[in-house]
Order: sequence, then C-alpha cells, then structure tokens
Amino acid sequence: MMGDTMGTFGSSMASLFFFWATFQQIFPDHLKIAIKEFLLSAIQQLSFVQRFSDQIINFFSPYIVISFPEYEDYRFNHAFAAIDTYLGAKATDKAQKLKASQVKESKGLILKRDEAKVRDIYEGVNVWWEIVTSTDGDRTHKLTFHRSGLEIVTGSYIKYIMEEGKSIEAKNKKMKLFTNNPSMNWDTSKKSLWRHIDFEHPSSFQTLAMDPKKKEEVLNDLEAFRNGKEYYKKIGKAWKRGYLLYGPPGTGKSTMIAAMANHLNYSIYDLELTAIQNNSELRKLLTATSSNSIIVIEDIDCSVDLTSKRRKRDSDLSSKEDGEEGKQDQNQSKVTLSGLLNFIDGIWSACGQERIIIFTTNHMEKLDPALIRRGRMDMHIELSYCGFEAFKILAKNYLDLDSHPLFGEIESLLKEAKIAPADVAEKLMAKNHKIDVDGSLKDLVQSLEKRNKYQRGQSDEHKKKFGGKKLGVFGGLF
Ligand SMILES: Nc1ncnc2c1ncn2[C@@H]1O[C@H](COP(=O)(O)OP(=O)(O)OP(=O)(O)O)[C@@H](O)[C@H]1O
Ligand SMILES: [Mg+2]
Repeated sequence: MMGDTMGTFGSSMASLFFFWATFQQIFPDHLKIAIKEFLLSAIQQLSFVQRFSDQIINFFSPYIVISFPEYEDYRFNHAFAAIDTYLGAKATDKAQKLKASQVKESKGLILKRDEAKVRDIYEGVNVWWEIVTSTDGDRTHKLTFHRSGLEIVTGSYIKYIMEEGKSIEAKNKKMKLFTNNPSMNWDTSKKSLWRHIDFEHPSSFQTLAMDPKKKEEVLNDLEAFRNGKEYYKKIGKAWKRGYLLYGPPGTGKSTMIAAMANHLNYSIYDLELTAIQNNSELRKLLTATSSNSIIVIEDIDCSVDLTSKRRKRDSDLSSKEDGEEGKQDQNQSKVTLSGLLNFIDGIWSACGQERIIIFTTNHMEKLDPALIRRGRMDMHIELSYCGFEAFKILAKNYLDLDSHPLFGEIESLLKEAKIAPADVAEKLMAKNHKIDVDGSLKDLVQSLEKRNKYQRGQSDEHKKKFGGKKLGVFGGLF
C-alpha cells in the first residue's frame, strides 16, 4: 500500500520534471523560480515521507535485527569472531547431518544453508544469520528473528552461540597473532588498532631445545600462573605474569613464545613500539587487548630508546626525572619508560585478566633495571648457546635420533663452542628433502671444530679490541 503511494508520487514527480523541461523557455524568469521552489519542496517532502515510512515499517515489522560488527570503537569484536567460528563450523553439509542427531538430544538445533543466509533453529525459534560487507570492507553479522522469539534469543541463544564459538575455537586451537597497526593509520583504516592472522606455529615445549631443568621450571611457572586465579585474587594482584627472555640471536626466544602460546592456548599480541607515538596510544592499544593473551615486545632494547634518559640523567644531574614525558626529540616515538612501567604494573590492563607480558632482548645489560626488576618481569629466562642436552632434543626433532657414535665427540665440542641452536638446527636439516644422519652429524662436528679453533685464536685479540666483551655468534661463518 505504502509502496503504491510512493510509485504514484514518483511518476508525478517525473511528469513535473518533464513539464519544467518543456516549458521553461515559455515561462518568464519569476515563474521559473517559483516552479523550481515548488519542485524542491516536493522533493524534501518525499524524503521526509520516506524516512517516516521506514520508521513506521520498522516499528510495525514483526522481525528484529541485531548487528554484530567486526570492529567496534577500534576494537576487534570477539562476539563477531565467536559467531564466525560457530557459523563456519556448523553451516556445512556435514554439519547438517550431525545436527539432525542433535535434535533428539539437547538443544534442538538445526542449521540449513540458504546461500548467503544461514538459518538456525533454537528451541523452536527460527533465526537467520547474514554477513553484510559495507563498501569500505567492514563486515557485520546480522541476526534476524521474529519478535516472538526475543526472549529466547536474547536470553539464551546469543549466550549459547558465544560459548559454542569459543569452545570450537579452543578445540581447533584457533589462536590469533595480533600486530598493531601504525598509529598514523588509525584514523584512515578506522577498523582496529590491531590487525590479526590465525596463529599456527608448530613450536612446542617438547621440541624446544634447552636445558631440561630450565624448561621444567618455565613449564611449572606457566602452570602455576594458569591455575592461579584464586591465588592472584587472594593476594590482590592483577592476574598477570612478566617474562624476560634474553640471550644471543637464534637461541630460541621467539620459538619459546610460540611454545608458550601453544601450551596455554593464548593469542599473541606482538606490540611494535616504534609504530606508536606516545604513552596514551600505548594505553589505547592495551585496553584493546583481550584476556588469555600474551603481549610481546621483541627486542625491547631496540624498540624505543628507553634508556637514553637514564644515561642522560647519569651524565647530567640537573635533568628531569624518568617519569616525565619526553620533550626532547619531536620525531622520535614518545613512549617513555614510565609509560611502559605503568602498563606492566597492570594499571591499564586491569580491564582484562590472565595476561602474560614478554620482553625479549639480546642485550640484557642495556635495559633499565626498573623495567626488568622482579615483580615487573617476574621471571628472567636465559636462552643460551646450544649445550649437549639441547642438542639431543634437536637431534630427536630433526633426525629422530636418540644416540649415535658421534654423540660423545659432539658433547665435548659443544662444551667449548658458542653455537646457537638455530645454527645447529641448520646443520641437521634435511638437504633436498633427504635425511642423512651420518652426513649431518659429520658436518656438525667439522663446523664445531672450526668454530672452536677460530674462537680460541680470536679470543685474545678480541678481548684486546673490545675490552673483554662476549664474542658474537658465528652463525654465517661456518
Ligand atoms: N632452543 C631452540 N629450540 C628449537 N629450535 C630452535 C631453538 N633456537 C632456535 N631454534 C631454531 O632457530 C630458528 C630461529 O630461532 P628464534 O627465532 O627463536 O631465535 P631468537 O632467539 O628469537 O633470535 P633473535 O634474537 O634473532 O630474535 C627457529 O625457527 C628454530 O627453528
Ligand atoms: Mg626472536
């Protein structure tokens, strides 16, 4: 009825236009202006009628639509993700068969795929899911259902979807790796402060080559953290834990982070400090992270010049306190030590629980003691050069080997050699997809012998030149 009225009105408008075009030359100017004004007011009335009619239709429509946008206030909407997983997992042909058997059991849930829309039945209420993509690429899940099902949908269906989605995600181990978008793009990208991909890293504690005792310690600490909800509540501390991973390049710091995430089934937020302008941006990023996550700042010593003020203060006693925001270099990132300390202390992450914060560095000595003191970085974990125990794990991973006549020789060579597990792993890797146990081990022995000879020859000269600093890694040399 309303549509017919609109159609008639539209054609009348077209006639009016035609009238105006044909006779505009005949009419004098003042009449032309009058007709123009009349047409404009008619158009305004039409849009008003349209808006009003939309409201009336919405008001009387028996259907309700609820939207779940992918991003809300620059934050990734976890409800969207749960719905996505739920619909993705259930709305397949296979799932339809599965569903048929579930009807008898508990919830009475049936899913049918209707091209772009997915129909779902929950406790007798029909609902339709549709994914809508806007012109600028923003995605939204739209849920449509009859008004009569409002109580069931809002009372239990949405909760059910969230729980199902999350449990499927947990079962599928669908973890995510988030990386912060550069803050200069926040306004233009208008989506999220973080972008993400599925996190699928094969690393585990089992395959991590390090001293078994140290590994055990880390694992126990993680377990205590995971089960520590009540404990943290009791002692009045935010449920978080900080780990500082330090050691030379290629010793497994990043690999250990992946192993931790896999062990705990947590997502990773890889925080690139150099992409942030100041402390308030850091705060924004942190409040946009979710619980059950690991926040990582790799190479903390290189990310931001956090130590410059300390050094400056050491040399210039009149300079200001650490806590003041930097006013020195306008072009430099102004994330300050105090901003970072606030974050670690859990002030800004108080909105979420169960978080782990990890810093990695190759140069522990460069870091400000305030940043890494116990209580902030609760556990300092050294990832060091490859010892014999670590080698045995690599040999098992790469060659499926528990023992070999060359193991004795390798053990004594490793006592002296400063070789990163990454370099040992490279020697043990299959060449052209072929595993050659004897060839790989001989290759490793030769490389270790050369390395040790080189180290012995160079160490005195190096000490003289670099004032006794540790030798670097010889990764590329042998
Ligand atoms: N402890 C280890 N156990 C198992 N594999 C390792 C270990 N250390 C290194 N590797 C292997 O070497 C590669 C590089 O290691 P990784 O990236 O973890 O080193 P890193 O300590 O993070 O180095 P960087 O300081 O340069 O970031 C890994 O992909 C892995 O295959
Ligand atoms: Mg690394």
